[in-house]
Amino acid sequence: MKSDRPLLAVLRGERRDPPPVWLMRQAGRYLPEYRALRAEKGGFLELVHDSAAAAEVTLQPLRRFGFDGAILFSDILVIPHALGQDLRFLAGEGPQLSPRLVDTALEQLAPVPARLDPVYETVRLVAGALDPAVTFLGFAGSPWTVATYMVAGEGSREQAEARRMAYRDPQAFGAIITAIEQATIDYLDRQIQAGVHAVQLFDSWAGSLSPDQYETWVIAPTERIVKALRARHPDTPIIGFPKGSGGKLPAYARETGVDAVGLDETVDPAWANANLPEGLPVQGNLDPLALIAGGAPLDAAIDRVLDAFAGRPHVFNLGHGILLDTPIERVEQLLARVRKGG
Ligand SMILES: Cc1c2[nH]c(c1CCC(=O)O)Cc1[nH]c(c(CCC(=O)O)c1C)Cc1[nH]c(c(CCC(=O)O)c1C)Cc1[nH]c(c(C)c1CCC(=O)O)C2
Repeated sequence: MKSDRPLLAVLRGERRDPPPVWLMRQAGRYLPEYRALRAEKGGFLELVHDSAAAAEVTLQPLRRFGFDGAILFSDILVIPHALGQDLRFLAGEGPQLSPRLVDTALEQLAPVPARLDPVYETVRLVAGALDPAVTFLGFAGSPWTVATYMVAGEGSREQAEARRMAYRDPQAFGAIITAIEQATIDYLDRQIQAGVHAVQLFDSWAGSLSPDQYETWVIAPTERIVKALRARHPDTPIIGFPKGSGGKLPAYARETGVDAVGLDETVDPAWANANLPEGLPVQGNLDPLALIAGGAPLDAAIDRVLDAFAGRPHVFNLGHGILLDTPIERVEQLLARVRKGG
């Protein structure tokens, strides 16, 4: 049967006019209804672990805006948590993982895979409640990006600790990558079994690696994840989002085997269109700051993205997550512009 989900159809290689649209981090702090529920539950991780609340947060932006995609409400750092690190989100400070692998060996962690069970329950709840035209996206972080947090124990400048370990002790670092990779394959497999239609791999720090390190720690693990998932779920598209990859994007697209590539806002869409494999679906790549600015510059920036990708399957999105001070009206302006274009 032909899919009646436009976003899923585009990820499978069809072109749709206007393009389907969703926004990275579309569930979150810019929404008053999100902030209210988070306050009620006591914090971000509490929200993630309460499946009914996480399902509600997943659906909030759909009710308000009618996006074509719903993205599971969770975080990429639930994998380190399941691998045995303690995870805390301190208000205003960002995530903290302990012990950090810069000074503790991976073997000293005791994995707790049951920590992921609430996420699968969230997927089931959302899948049962979703409009039939909406595509449900699962996600995970890519091994490289997740490793940067596991090694440093927090977000770090230029991912220096992980990059240093990758040079000094590639064996130990490779073992961390392998552990994340295997947990990620199982995690995404189970999200798909629970009801997501497609998955996205967030590689937020892909841009910090030199070319040979990029091959080893971004392309190769992504390729192995894609192969393993495709063997189990040949019809479930995989979006790769290797933020900051710039000129390495064509190699990423060719070598990893992902079904679609997410582009960040620093990529010239005309260049991407000319240099990525013909017919490969792309996702992106409006500057989140243009969305905050609004007005005529926002319309012009949207049109530039739409025009550049008019000849290939395209999912309209931001180049990175929506910022927390984004006014609701700007999202409405974006949707009106994207949907009347095409
Ligand atoms: C690097 C990374 C993380 N998490 C994520 C990434 C990759 C994408 C990117 O680069 O943005 C991915 C992520 N995080 C979250 C989602 C949910 C789905 C979505 O709406 O896109 C997704 C897909 C929820 C979240 N994850 C987080 C929040 C904010 C928590 C809160 O409510 O205060 C949300 C809604 C917290 C988080 N989580 C992370 C950080 C560094 C932080 C703190 C900084 C910040 O708040 O932006 C790790």
